[in-house]
This record gives sequence, C-alpha cells and structure tokens, in this order.
Amino acid sequence: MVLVLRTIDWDTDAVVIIDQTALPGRLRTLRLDTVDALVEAIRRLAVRGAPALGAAGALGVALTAREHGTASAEALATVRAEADRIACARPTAVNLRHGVERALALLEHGPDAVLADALAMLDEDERINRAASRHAADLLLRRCPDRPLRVLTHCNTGRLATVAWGTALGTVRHLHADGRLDVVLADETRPLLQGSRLTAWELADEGVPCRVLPDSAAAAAMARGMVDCVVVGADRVAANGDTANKIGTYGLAVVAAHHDLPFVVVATESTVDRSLPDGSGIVVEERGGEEITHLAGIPVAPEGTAVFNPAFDVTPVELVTAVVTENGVLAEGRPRKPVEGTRLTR
Ligand SMILES: CSC[C@H]1O[C@H](OP(=O)(O)O)[C@H](O)[C@@H]1O
Repeated sequence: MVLVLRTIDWDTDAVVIIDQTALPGRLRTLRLDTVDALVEAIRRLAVRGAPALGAAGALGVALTAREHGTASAEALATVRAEADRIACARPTAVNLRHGVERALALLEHGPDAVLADALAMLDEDERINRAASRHAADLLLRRCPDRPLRVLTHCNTGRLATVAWGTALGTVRHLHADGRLDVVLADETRPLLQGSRLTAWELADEGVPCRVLPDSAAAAAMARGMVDCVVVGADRVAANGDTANKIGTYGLAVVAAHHDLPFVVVATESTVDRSLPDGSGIVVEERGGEEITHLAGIPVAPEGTAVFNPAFDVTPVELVTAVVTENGVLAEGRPRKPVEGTRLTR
C-alpha cells in the first residue's frame, strides 16, 4: 500500500511535492524553498495537473511573501515580480495564474494570511474534486445504466494532478466504489507518459482494473466496442465549454463522436476561464523537441530532427457530451444521436 501523501503540501517555509518525474519507479518528495526551485519543478512537470498547479501558484506566493515580507512598496514589488515568474511557468492551465492571483489579492493582509488561504485551498481542492467527479459519475450512470463501465482515460487526472482524489480519474474512483466500473483503458499519453507512469500507478495502488494502451490504439478500441465512455480532464475551459486538455484529447473526441460514445470533461470551476468566449484564445504550450526525439535519454530520432510538440489541444464543445464541474453540468455540446436505421447507437 502506497503511503497516501498529498501531491503538494506545505512544510516549514517550503512547498513539498511528490516528484512525479520519478514515478512509477520511486515515490519521493521534493522540498522547494525558493521560487527558482518551484518554477523549475513546474516546468519539468515534477508537479503538474491544473488543480495541483493552482495550489503551487498560491503556495509559491506564500513562499516569496514570507521571504521578502509585504511591509514596504519595495518588498511588494519584489513579491509581485516573483509571483509573475510562477504564473508564467506554464501558460495553458489557467489554475496556475488563478492560484497566484488569489494569493496576491491577500498581500495587504500580510504573509501569514496569504499562507493560511493557500492552505485552505489545499483542503478545499479534494472536496471540489469529489463533487465534480460525483456529478460526472452520476451523468455516466444515467447514460449507461445497464452494466459496469469500460472507461477510456487520457493523461493523468487523478490525485497526482490535483491535491487529492482527482477529476476525471476521480470519476473512475466513484464508479469503482459504486461497483459500476469494469475496467479503465488508460492512454499511455506520449510524450511524457502520464497515463502509463501515473494513472496506472494510482489505479494499481487501489486495485482498480486498468489496461494501458498506446494513444494510437484508442480509436481501434472504440471501433472494437471495448469502450463505453471517454472521460478526460481539462487545463482551461472557455466560457462556451471549448476545452484545452492534453494533446490527443481532440482526436479522442472526434472518434468518440463518430462512435456515439459519451465524451465527458471533468474540471473544476477554477479551470474555467470566463474571460475567453471560446477556445480560439487559449494559449497552447509548446514544449521542447527532446521530449519527442528522446525516450528516457535515449535518442529515438536522428539528431537534429525537427518536431511539433504542443502539450495540449483544444476540443470544441460541439464534440463534448458535457463539461462537468463541482457545480454540475457547465456545458453540453453533443446530444445523443437517435437510432438511425440499422446503425446501432449506445
Ligand atoms: C486534472 S487536470 C489534469 C490535466 O493536466 C494534464 O496536463 P499536464 O500533465 O501537462 O499538467 C492533462 O492535460 C490533464 O488532463
């Protein structure tokens, strides 16, 4: 049984994280007591996942506020500059900037107030995730009432992507506890393999049935009738429900629509960016080519190979059955197709 640690926490003037780059082989924590160390951990995905990044943003501001104080204009300017470095560490998950801005709003009340609110954010994250994933599980049980579900997932959306419990993978946890989960089909999720390294690790620890598949096999799995629904997370949801999520999500949505399978996005309200009317304004992070040309440090492409490595894509709401948050269904985009002639629909 794995010791259940929070993905991210606070301990005596340092942010403490599970180092997700070491999983599944080694469960180790990192103490991050400088903004430089926190920014570097965010950029190399030692800590990752939208809600976990929101917590990292808030705790990062607490860290710099305690280092520099908030009693002078000069100190406040330094804290705000350090906070902006944290907010800019990764551009797509809106939670990171939301967490930073929530903490900055409390600077006038002093460093202790900033930290107290960040710690409260940690506590409320699990409640929010459990609520959002419960709504999603109930929606799926209404859509697929007749048997335990075979759920296809993408990337990692469990407790490692949040402070605890998870969003899309939290939905799987609810279904499993309800006795309504058959198996999780977890996309390995290249290039950083969050599915095979992290999702499979989380599920193995809890005895949840899981099969890992290449991302390129997901369409065939749906075509072969191996999948009842697709459940994914989100990094930024526009006001109309368009959703930015791990690269490959858009393709899953297209294939799920083709096979008339429920495609559900599970997010938190802190992931919704209502300043964006639709997904066209979402900035998609482009990452380094070495993630494509190397695997565990071993070249898998000729030296100097050009690459295209967007970390996310944007799924239009028209392809989404429902975007679900802790408040319920935020947006619905794809009604169930009627039975057409001899074509079976689920
Ligand atoms: C519950 S948010 C998880 C979300 O974040 C992941 O991206 P990354 O691993 O790059 O932080 C992925 O898009 C997941 O769906």
